[in-house]
Amino acid sequence: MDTDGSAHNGAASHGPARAVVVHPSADALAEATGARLLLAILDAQSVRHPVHVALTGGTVGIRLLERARQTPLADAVDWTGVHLWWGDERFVPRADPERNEGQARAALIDHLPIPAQNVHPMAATEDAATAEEGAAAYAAELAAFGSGADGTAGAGPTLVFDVVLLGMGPDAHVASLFPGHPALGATGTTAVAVHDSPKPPPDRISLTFEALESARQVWLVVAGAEKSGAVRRALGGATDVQETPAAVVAGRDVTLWLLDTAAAGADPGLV
Ligand SMILES: O=C(O)[C@H](O)[C@@H](O)[C@H](O)[C@H](O)COP(=O)(O)O
Repeated sequence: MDTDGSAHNGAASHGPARAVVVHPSADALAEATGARLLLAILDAQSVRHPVHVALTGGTVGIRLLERARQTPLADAVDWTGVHLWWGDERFVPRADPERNEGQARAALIDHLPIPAQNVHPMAATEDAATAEEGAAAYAAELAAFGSGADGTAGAGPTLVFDVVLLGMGPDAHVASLFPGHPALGATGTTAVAVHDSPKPPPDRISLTFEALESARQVWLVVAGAEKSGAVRRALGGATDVQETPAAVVAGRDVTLWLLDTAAAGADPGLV
């Protein structure tokens, strides 16, 4: 029986597993996911060095970082062996409160004994003249680590994230990849510029869809009744990535949906 409940005829299934976990509230979701992230890092550290995690912006995406900071597990992690990246970022000045980086630093990163060089923010407007330039720089940084520049002998051509955290919008967007938006179809690179984002601010940098899917584990962390329609579509069989990006994005090994009851809606299949 797959973790998504589908029964198999006994044939071994080596495809990625999908699991859905529903928590009673957004705060319970944030607390549990913060602890789950630290455990996932500890698990990965038992077999791999370094460990790479991509963070997300958004309400729950930041709140889970705050809760991670508050658990004793944070002290068990060897942060010298963890690299933190971003799935997307708003292309605004570094001090702008809209920056995912700034929110993540305040919530968790600035409280950790993590080397500065292990934290990899996407460009702010001080760092690049355009979002395109910032995206190219991020793709180059990812490639440098993927090529073993981080000392990982025999690393593959691109860096493999152990965990990619994603929020989801009511339109089923993930990172800054919005339905029907040109950036959603970007291929051959790991980072892309986004303009005219339907969610302000308009200019962003995002990992590409294929970069998100390079991850061993993709976690979609979603709370709120306003997301329940997109959740139902995504988990109900939608297959068109242009219409419902969240339905298609998957980790190589695990795709985990972490919901609160409001986002899970009344669908008994999700509880
Ligand atoms: O930079 C961003 O805006 C996020 O990465 C974005 O993908 C976010 O995670 C979702 O829009 C959910 O955001 P909320 O949890 O605030 O609804």
